[in-house]
Amino acid sequence: MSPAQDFADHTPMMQQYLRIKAEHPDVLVLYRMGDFYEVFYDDARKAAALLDLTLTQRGQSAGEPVVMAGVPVHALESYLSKLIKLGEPVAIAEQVGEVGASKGPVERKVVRVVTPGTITDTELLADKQDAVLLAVSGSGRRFGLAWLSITQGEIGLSECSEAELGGWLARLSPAEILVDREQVPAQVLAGRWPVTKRPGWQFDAQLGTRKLCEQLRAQSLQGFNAQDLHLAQTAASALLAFAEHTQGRSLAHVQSLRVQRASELLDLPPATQRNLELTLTLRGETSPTLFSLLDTCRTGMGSRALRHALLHPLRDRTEAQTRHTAIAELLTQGYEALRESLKHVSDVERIAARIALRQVRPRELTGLRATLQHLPAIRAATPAALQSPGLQPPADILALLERAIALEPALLPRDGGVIADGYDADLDELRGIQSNCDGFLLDLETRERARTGIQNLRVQFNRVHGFYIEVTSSGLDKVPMDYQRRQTLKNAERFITPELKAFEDKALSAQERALAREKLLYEQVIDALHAQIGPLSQLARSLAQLDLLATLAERAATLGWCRPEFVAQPCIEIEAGRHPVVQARLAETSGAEFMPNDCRLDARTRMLVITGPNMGGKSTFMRQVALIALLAAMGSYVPATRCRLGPMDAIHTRIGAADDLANAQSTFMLEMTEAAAILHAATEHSLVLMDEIGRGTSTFDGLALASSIATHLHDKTRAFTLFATHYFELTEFPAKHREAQNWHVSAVESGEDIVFLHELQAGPASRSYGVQVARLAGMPASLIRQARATLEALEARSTAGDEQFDLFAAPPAPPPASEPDPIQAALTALDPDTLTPREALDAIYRLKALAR
Ligand SMILES: Nc1ncnc2c1ncn2[C@@H]1O[C@H](COP(=O)(O)OP(=O)(O)OP(=O)(O)O)[C@@H](O)[C@H]1O
Repeated sequence: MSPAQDFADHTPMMQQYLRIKAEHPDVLVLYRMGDFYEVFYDDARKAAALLDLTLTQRGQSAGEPVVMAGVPVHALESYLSKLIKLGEPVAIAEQVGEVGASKGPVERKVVRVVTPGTITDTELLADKQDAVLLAVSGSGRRFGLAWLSITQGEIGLSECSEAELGGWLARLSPAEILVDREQVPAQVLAGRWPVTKRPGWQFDAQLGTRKLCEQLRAQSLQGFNAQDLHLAQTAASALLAFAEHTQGRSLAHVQSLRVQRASELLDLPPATQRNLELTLTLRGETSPTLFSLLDTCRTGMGSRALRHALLHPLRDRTEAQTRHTAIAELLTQGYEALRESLKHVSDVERIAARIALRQVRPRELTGLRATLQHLPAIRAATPAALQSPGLQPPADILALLERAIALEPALLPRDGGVIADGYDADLDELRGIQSNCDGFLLDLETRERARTGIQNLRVQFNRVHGFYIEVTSSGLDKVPMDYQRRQTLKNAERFITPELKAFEDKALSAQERALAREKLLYEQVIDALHAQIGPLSQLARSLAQLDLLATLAERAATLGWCRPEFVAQPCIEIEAGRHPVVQARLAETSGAEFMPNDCRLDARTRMLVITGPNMGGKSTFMRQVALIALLAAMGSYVPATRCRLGPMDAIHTRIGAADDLANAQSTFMLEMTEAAAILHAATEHSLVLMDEIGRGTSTFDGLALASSIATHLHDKTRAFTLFATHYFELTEFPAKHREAQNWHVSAVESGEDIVFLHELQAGPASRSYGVQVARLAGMPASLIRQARATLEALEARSTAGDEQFDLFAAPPAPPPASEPDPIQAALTALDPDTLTPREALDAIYRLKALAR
C-alpha cells in the first residue's frame, strides 16, 4: 500500500485513528506515527493555527484529501507547553503494541490526557507552585470543594458558603476547575481560571465516598473527619474520575486526605490577598511580594510548602507555635549547614508521583539516588528536635538505585545505557558482545591485510551500511573472490565477507536484545520503587518542612525579626513594626532607612483613625500590621522588636482599587461592594483595614458614608480597625467614640517643600499637604500657584461659615405619625357582621357626612 493510501479513511490505520478520536471528541488527539505525533482533520487545522505548523494533505477521505500536521516526538514537551498555556487539552495516543507483531496497524492507545490541572511533566510545571486541579460541586448557597495536585499526593476537601467561595478560589489558585456541566457556579465562570465541564453523573456523593475510601485504602471517611461533607464528597467523585482518566491509570501515590474547614483558617478574602500583595503585586507581577521576600528556599518542595503555609494560616495557633519553637531551635543551633545540605536535594515529591504514574525518567532516579545518599548529611545538620522518621526511608531504595541505575544514564530508557553494568548477567553478556566488537574488528583487519596483501585495507562500521571492509582504488586488483561489493565511493569500494556478515548479525541483534532487556529491567526497577511510594512521599514532606523551617530561620536572622507571642486576650501590640517588603525595597533602591512604628490595639482601643499627608505612610503602616499578624499566624517570626497577638479570625482590607471594567463595576460600586462584604463578615476577632473609604464619590456622599462605616465598625462589628482617611472631619470621631483614637503620620514643611517623617504620632494631622505633594510630583509651577490660591480661598470660606455640622449626631428621628383620617377611623370601628340592615344604612349616612 502506498503512503497516500494509508490515509484513506477506510484503511485500518485511519479507522483506528477515528475510533480513538471518537472517544476523545473534545480534545486535540496527538496520534503517534514513528518519530512524529500527527493530528488530523479539524484537530490539524486548529493545531496548525495555534502552533504555527504546516498543514499537509494525503490520501482521500470521502473524496477529500486528509488534512494533517505533525510535531516531532522529541519536541513534544515544548508543543504541549504552548497548547496548555493556550488552555487546549491534549490526548496522547501512543504505539503500545510491537511493530509488526500482528496484521494491521500497530496497537495504539491514549496513554494520558494533558490538561492544565493534570500536567505531570517536570518541564511544564512551575518549580515553586503546584498545579492544582479543583472540583466544585453544588450551586446556590453551599459548595463542596475537592482538590489535588497530581504531583503531590494529597487530596483536600472543604465546604463553603457562597460568600466564601471567592476566597477559596483565590487561595487555591487552581490551574483548572471541574464543574458539573448543568450547574456552573457564577463565581467560577467569572474568574480567570480554565474551567472544564464534566457530565452531571460524575458528581455523586456516594460514588465520591467509595472512590475516596478506595484511594485512601480506608473503610470509611470517619477517621479523616470527612464523613459528613457530602458536597465535598460529590466534588471528589468528579475530581478522582478526571484525574484517573487523564493519567490513564489509578493514582497510587495519592494516599492522604486533609479536610480543611473554612472556620479553621484565618480568613483571607481575595481582596486581602491582592491588597497585601502576598504572592502577586497589584500589577500582577511575582515580585516584590511577601512570598518573593520570604522564599529563599533551597528546594521547590520547600517553596511550595511555604506558599501553602502563607495562604492557609490556621486560627488555632498550635502549629504556628511549633514552627516558632523550631525556628528558635535553628537560630541557636545554626541553620546554615542544614540549608547547605538541602541544596543537594531533588524534587522527591514530584519524582515519587512520577514513579507512581510510571513516567519517571532515568535522570530523575539518579537525582533521587543523590538525595538519598545525602540524607545522612542532612540528618547530621538537623537539630534533634526537628528529626523525623520520614528522613530515614528504607535502605533498600538507595541500595536498588545504586545497583541498578548507571552513573550517568541516558535521558530516555529507550536510548539504552540506563541500567548499570553488573546488575543483570544477561544484559552484561549482550553488552559484552557489543564491546568485543572493537577487538574483533581489529583482529579481522590484521588477518585480512595479511591474507590479501592490501596494506591500507580497513574494517569499519556506520549506521547506514553496517560493517564493511574498505579498499581504496589502488588495492582493488588484489580483492579476493569472497568479497562482495556493498558500496562504491569515488576513490574506494566497500565490501562485505561471509565472516563479517555473520558477525554483523550477531552484534546488531545483541544491541536490539540489550535494549529490550534494559527496558524490561527498568520497568522492574519502577515496580520495586512503586512499592515504596509511601516512604518516599513521607521523605518528601519531611524535606519540604525542613526547608521551610530553615528558610524562615534564615529570614528571621537576616532581616532581624522577632518571635511573636500569642495571648488569649484580644490585642494587637507591635513594637517597632516594619513593612518587610517596603523596607527591603527601600534598602535596595535608595538605601533609605525604614521608620519603624508601634501599633497598640486592645479591648479598650479597637480603632485607629489615621490621618496625614499623601505619601506619608498610612497605607504602608496599615499593611504592615496585617502582614505581621499573618506572618505570625503562618508560623514565621515577624518584622518588629516585640509582638503580642490575641486571637484572630480574619484579615479584611478595603484599599483603593482600579475600576473593575471586566465586571462592569465602577470604582465606587466596587468600593461599596467590598466594604459591604467586610461589614457582613467581620467579627470582633477580625482585623479590618479601611483605606480612604468614600473617596470614589462626591465629598459629602463620601464623608457621610465613611463616617457611617466607621460608626458601624466601632459600635456593631467591634473589629480591630485601622481607618485611614483624608476627611479631616473624621478626626472628630474619637471624641465621641470611646474605643477609637486619632493617630497621624508626621511630615514637616521646609520652605515650600514637605518632608515625610513616616512616623506614626498620637493625635490628628494638622493639615493634608496635598498641594505640596503635587509639587513634589512635578506639577507645573503656575498650576501649583493657582491651586495654593484656591486652597486659601476655600479655607477662608469654611472658617467664616456656619457652625460645623455634627457628622456623628444620632440619626434624625423618623417623622411623627400624622393625625388619623376620621373616615378611616370610623370605617375601622365598624364590624359589618354585627350590624343590622338599619344600622348599616345609618353608618353609610354618617360616613357620607364625614366625607363632606
Ligand atoms: N515607615 C516608613 N519608613 C520609610 N518610608 C516609608 C514608610 N512608610 C512609607 N514610606 C515610603 O512612603 C511611600 C508612600 O507610603 P504610603 O503609600 O503608605 O503613603 P500613604 O500615606 O498611604 O499615601 P496616600 O494617601 O497617597 O495613599 C512608600 O512607598 C514608602 O516608600
